[in-house]
Amino acid sequence: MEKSAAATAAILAIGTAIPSNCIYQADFPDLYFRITNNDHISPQLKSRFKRICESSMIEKRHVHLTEEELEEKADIFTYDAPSFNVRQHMANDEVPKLGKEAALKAIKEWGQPISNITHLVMCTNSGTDIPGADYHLAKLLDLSPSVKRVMIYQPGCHGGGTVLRLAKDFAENNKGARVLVVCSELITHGYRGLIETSIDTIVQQVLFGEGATAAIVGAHPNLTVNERPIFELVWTAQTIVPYSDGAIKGNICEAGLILQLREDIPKLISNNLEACLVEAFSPLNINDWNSIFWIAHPGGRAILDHIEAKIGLKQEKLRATRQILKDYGNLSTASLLFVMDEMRSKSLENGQATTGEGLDWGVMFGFGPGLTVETVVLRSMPITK
Ligand SMILES: CC(=O)CC(=O)SCCNC(=O)CCNC(=O)[C@H](O)C(C)(C)COP(=O)(O)OP(=O)(O)OC[C@H]1O[C@@H](n2cnc3c(N)ncnc32)[C@H](O)[C@@H]1OP(=O)(O)O
Repeated sequence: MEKSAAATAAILAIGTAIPSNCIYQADFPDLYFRITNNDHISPQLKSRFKRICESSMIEKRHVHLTEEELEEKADIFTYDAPSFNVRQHMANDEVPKLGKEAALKAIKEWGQPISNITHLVMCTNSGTDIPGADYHLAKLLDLSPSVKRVMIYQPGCHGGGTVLRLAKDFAENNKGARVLVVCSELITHGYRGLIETSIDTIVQQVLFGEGATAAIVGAHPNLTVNERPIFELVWTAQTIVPYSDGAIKGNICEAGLILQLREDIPKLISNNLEACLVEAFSPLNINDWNSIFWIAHPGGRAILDHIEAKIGLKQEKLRATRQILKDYGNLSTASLLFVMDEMRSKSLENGQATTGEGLDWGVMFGFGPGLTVETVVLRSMPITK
């Protein structure tokens, strides 16, 4: 069996999935105010809602509920009314289902028997369930009953980096391991009406979309059966941003997920990213942040603007991230693999030499509550004709 010498874990395939219903951001304020019947909301707040929609740089988002279904479930838009059961029932069915769609695409690209999957690492910020969404997904995919499963509920948006960090460890420390990673996100727990004092509720309503991603991660790719690495996962780290306590906070309660987003999130993240870069790339003697490719969490337009300005990034560096924000919104933990998929596809389409826009080294950044930053140093792979 011909195997590459690389003991470093690599992404061997990627799959993505989105629900078929689509909400255009330009139509969203009218739709939102029609469904929520927020007659008590001042015209000023309504126009602020519209302004934030326009400046979000999001063109559309995908959701599994149709407009009619959203209207039927209008009760979940009452700001703090008990509504957990309705929300959780939706998530119980849809999180594994959407995850399955993404997983099947990744498995198809990988091209190996499903029985070769040894581990499943899954995460979602969409509620909680026992046994977990990982269990239901394993059943839906007909994985072996002895697949080693890990389910992470409520990891925050940086969870897309967390699952890759875990998958790397599993792949590098268990001979022959093939890890299926799945991130599946809905906005069932986040739908909410407005109150005058809570501007961050507007941000939440305007920002998030639904989608799932999957990847197969393994070391020592088996080249004889055509296992092809797409990106190597070279190094990982997680850190808490200093003095950022409470910048992103979420409580799962009777009213679903009450998320608090502070206005200084973009500043806190961008001010602390260079330290992460220095730690990650000093061993490689890299200190020009424009010489690497970037896969950053599309957390929001202002976060990306602040990072660009603070790090001195050329505009094209966050192209893939901005594209995903524009096409799907903030997909929480599912975002990072969407961006990675976009990057490798465009690199191929543009005839570039590597999966990382023609460059060798790159960084993946996940941001979430804490504030927490997940860093992954990536190595791209040559694109062969
Ligand atoms: C859940 C997770 O684990 C991880 C995540 O990804 S969480 C999501 C993280 N993302 C964010 O927090 C979004 C970051 N913010 C943004 O991208 C941008 O602010 C935005 C696209 C939402 C709006 O952009 P914008 O309209 O150009 O302007 P901006 O000036 O930033 O804000 C517009 C108004 O909303 C206010 N505002 C923005 N964010 C706010 C917040 N979180 N809380 C309170 N007010 C806020 C601003 O003060 C401003 O008010 P005025 O109109 O009175 O001046």
